[in-house]
Amino acid sequence: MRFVQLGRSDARLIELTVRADERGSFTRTWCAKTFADEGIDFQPVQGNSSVTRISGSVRGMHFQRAPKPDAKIVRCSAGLIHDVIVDIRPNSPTRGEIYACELGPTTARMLYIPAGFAHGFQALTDDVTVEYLMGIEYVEDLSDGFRHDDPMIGIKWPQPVTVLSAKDAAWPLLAERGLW
Ligand SMILES: Cc1cn([C@H]2C[C@H](O)[C@@H](COP(=O)(O)OP(=O)(O)O[C@H]3O[C@H](C)C(=O)[C@H](O)[C@H]3O)O2)c(=O)[nH]c1=O
Repeated sequence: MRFVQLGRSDARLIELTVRADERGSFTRTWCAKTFADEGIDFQPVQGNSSVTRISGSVRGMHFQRAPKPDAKIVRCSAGLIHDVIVDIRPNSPTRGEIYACELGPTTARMLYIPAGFAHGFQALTDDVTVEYLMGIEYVEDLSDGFRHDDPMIGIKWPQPVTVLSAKDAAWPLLAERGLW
């Protein structure tokens, strides 16, 4: 694994080592020691998998509120996604910064998202599978988010948005919530 800093932030793009042979390939996607050696305090407590069928669909933007903000490692194991994270931590030097990258099995990379970032992605192909390792348990009452097209943040999505959950369409604007 090779860690690449995203801008000035503590978020990391992780380039994976793919060991190919005549059968196919083998890739390590988690290693406690490698993360500890990188100075990242992350211990997975839950794993999630989501399937998104239609290209252009967007999931997000989501975060879990204090006192249980969720750090996560995200990997796209089928299809291709445009992954977006936004630093929404009140006192962060990179507050408001947006980092985006394409993730998919052909890119051989995954994303470490520190606690306090919002996360979302757009499917760039049909039949996308995204796998997550979560650094804290899911607490529905702390689950929160903002609109993928909130003008306060200004995320640029590569494709027209096709499918959005009712929940994601209904997030109030950040300006209305005094969250920004
Ligand atoms: C996140 C989560 C959800 N759920 C349940 C709650 C709902 O009944 C169902 C679907 O949840 P939701 O519509 O929030 O799923 P996504 O829109 O894919 O949300 C995820 O997408 C964005 C991109 C993320 O970064 C988060 O991992 C997560 O918020 O799974 C659980 O049981 N455990 C969980 O950890």
